Amino acid sequence: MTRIAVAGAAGRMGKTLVEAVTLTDGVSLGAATVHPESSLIGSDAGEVAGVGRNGVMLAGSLSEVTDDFDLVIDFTFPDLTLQHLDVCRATGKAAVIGTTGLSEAEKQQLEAKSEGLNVVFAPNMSVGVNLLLQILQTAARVMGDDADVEIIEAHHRHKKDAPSGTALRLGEVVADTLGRDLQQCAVYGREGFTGERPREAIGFETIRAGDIVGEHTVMFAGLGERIEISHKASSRMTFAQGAVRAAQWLMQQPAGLYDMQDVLGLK
Ligand SMILES: NC(=O)C1=CN([C@@H]2O[C@H](COP(=O)(O)OP(=O)(O)OC[C@H]3O[C@@H](n4cnc5c(N)ncnc54)[C@H](OP(=O)(O)O)[C@@H]3O)[C@@H](O)[C@H]2O)C=CC1
Ligand SMILES: O=C(O)C1=N[C@H](C(=O)O)C[C@H](O)C1
Repeated sequence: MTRIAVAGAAGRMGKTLVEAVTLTDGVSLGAATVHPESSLIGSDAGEVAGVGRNGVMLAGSLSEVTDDFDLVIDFTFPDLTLQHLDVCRATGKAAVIGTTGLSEAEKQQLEAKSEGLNVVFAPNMSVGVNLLLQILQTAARVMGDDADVEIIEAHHRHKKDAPSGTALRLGEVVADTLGRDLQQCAVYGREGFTGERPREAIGFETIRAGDIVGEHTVMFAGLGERIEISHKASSRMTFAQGAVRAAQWLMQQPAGLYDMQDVLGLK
């Protein structure tokens, strides 16, 4: 039985993760954390998640509860995720990380801190988006440099980072397949007299509205035709179930930094 800690357990994903862990055989909720100043510290994690009492009291930090878990699932904030990796290093725990919005420097820190640990890090844990990443390579190869590539993403009004981590990963896959450097060719939104579109540009458009769970479309637009490949998440449970699946998979692997393509056997 793998004992899981859910970080940020009162957040949108945190509550869904507590529910997913509760519903999955072979794993149990060992610990759950909230903000150190949260009034919820000491409350029952199951009650807060709406799945009924489970006897796991919400803690104010991960380091307080290291006796109670084998692996942490972390969908929080970049700086907090990096701190949690230090806790994992010090205590030999595994981590499944879904946090997005990391800068390039933070991603490098994450890589360095993951060395010798069992870590899965992915901006989107749904099966559908990970399949989309595969389909995209074929689409980019076939459409080639003839098509203009635009990536459109839509999320709820509370999302703090933009473009989404998923949109950036989709852009990286297209750029890699077409031999481009995303840092050089990415265009983030347009306004004013922008001039003609550079042919190699990969454009990103961001929508933030209402309660949209997460939608991504990659458009390849040529002359006379275009294709649009979309994924729409209608429930956060798809991400949470992916994270729990990643946790179960990770406990059977040698140390390494993995992504969801590894978990799903798509590489
Ligand atoms: N990889 C994937 O498949 C997915 C990734 N995500 C990513 O997950 C992240 C979280 O998203 P979401 O759940 O919507 O965000 P939320 O803001 O709802 O959740 C984050 C939670 O972390 C809590 N928190 C803040 N500081 C601490 C602390 N020191 N210790 C413990 N908890 C703390 C916050 O509490 P408080 O509000 O009190 O500060 C909040 O409840 C984002 O980066 C998002 O992009 C989301 C969905 C899918
Ligand atoms: O913040 C969210 O909600 C989501 N974030 C992830 C991202 O930034 O790609 C994944 C998902 O689309 C939901």
